[in-house]
Amino acid sequence: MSGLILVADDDEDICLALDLLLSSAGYQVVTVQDPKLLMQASVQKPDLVLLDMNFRSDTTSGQEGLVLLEQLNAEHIPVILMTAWASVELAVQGMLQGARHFIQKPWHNRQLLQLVKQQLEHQQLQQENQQLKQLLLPEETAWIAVSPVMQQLEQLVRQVAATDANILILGENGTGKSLLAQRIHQFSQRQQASFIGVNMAAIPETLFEAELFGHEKGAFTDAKQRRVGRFALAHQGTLFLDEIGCLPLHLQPKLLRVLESGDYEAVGASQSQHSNARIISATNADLAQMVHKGQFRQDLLYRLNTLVLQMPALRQRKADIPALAELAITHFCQKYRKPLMKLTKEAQHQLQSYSWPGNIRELNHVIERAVLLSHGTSLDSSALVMQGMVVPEQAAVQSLDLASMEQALIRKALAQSGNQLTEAAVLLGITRHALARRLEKYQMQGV
Ligand SMILES: Nc1ncnc2c1ncn2[C@@H]1O[C@H](COP(=O)(O)OP(=O)(O)OP(=O)(O)O)[C@@H](O)[C@H]1O
Repeated sequence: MSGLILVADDDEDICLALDLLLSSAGYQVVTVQDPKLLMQASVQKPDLVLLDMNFRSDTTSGQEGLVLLEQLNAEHIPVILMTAWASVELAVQGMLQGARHFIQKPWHNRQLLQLVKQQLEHQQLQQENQQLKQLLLPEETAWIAVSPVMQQLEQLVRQVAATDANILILGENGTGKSLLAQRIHQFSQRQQASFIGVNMAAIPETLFEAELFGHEKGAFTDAKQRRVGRFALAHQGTLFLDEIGCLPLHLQPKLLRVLESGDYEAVGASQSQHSNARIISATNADLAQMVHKGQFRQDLLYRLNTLVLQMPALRQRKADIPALAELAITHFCQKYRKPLMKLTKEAQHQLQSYSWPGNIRELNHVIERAVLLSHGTSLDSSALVMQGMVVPEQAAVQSLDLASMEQALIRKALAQSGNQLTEAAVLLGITRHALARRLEKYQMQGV
């Protein structure tokens, strides 16, 4: 086992002895005899510090070792305290303040080497654990914001994230409201605490209180165990109330109370709890209109909409479409183990000409289907099937012009039959003769 060990003791002989012992065991050793130099030496980020409890420049301040310990703790540098028999109490205090261990002077070489080895191994395990945890965390979701309207929103998000104000996100379905809420949390000072999401449309009315506030064991028939509510889980963090417009009117006062005071009671509990969760809510409903119709409480709306962010529809941010499509292509090619595909120019144009009523969610579905249907490495427009998209024969239907519709249907039948009049007539449900008459009328010669 190797590592850099910093020995801090004002006794020169002790420094020398430890230097010899630890170096011969393969460690790199730095010694300091002056407390003022300890923190300077610690910038080398030692793996361990052996700190003398009585390491002090004057004889009156017995607490100097503890002060240095605190500074090393703040730098996340592990410390083993060294103490004489007389100051074991002080060493115990040091352990309580975060020292990893202590050794008594005079020490046994074998024991000291064993302890150093253990501490360094422990340190390494902790680091590996941390790395593994990071691997297990969901990858950060990519956030595409190239268009001018999204660039503006980005700026606003960074400003409002830092405040603790409640935020209401408005926007059509599938525009990315949930993702935006997570992004605000990531940029906020609460990023280390939890982001807890709850979809108001998905909670049955009878379970609303239990879900948000928790319940005690036995509070109602199905309450077999005590349950922690979302407000408690989001304490110090962010609570995202999605589809807030779906919260029934009679339940709104309960939410209003916790938003006003932070206080609430779990179902079946006699004591109040407090949550300081920051509230981000989202909806595609017109809440002002709902207030007008008496479906949503005005006072609750005021609590929720301290700041309002408008998520643009995809058709208002067409410049983002190619990047969003590419992101989805990469995702689905990986998911379905297909070679990475590239959009043809024509396909890209087609995606940008469509109005996307289902926004990014619809775009992702269209790309998923296209990836499944395509072979090779290019994804062309024929694989893109958008609902409600105006294909030539539908154009006729949309124009409500009977003659153009008839021509479009004849063209389709001729194409499908390979210009075989009898077969095309069967497809159209008319006689061959009737078809021939229409071809003449419209001066059509086949396709
Ligand atoms: N800026 C973005 N960059 C990349 N992907 C995005 C972006 N915004 C949204 N998405 C993706 O679009 C999909 C829909 O996003 P999200 O669920 O956040 O929308 P929503 O507005 O909350 O939808 P709903 O109103 O239905 O709850 C998700 O797959 C999300 O990952």
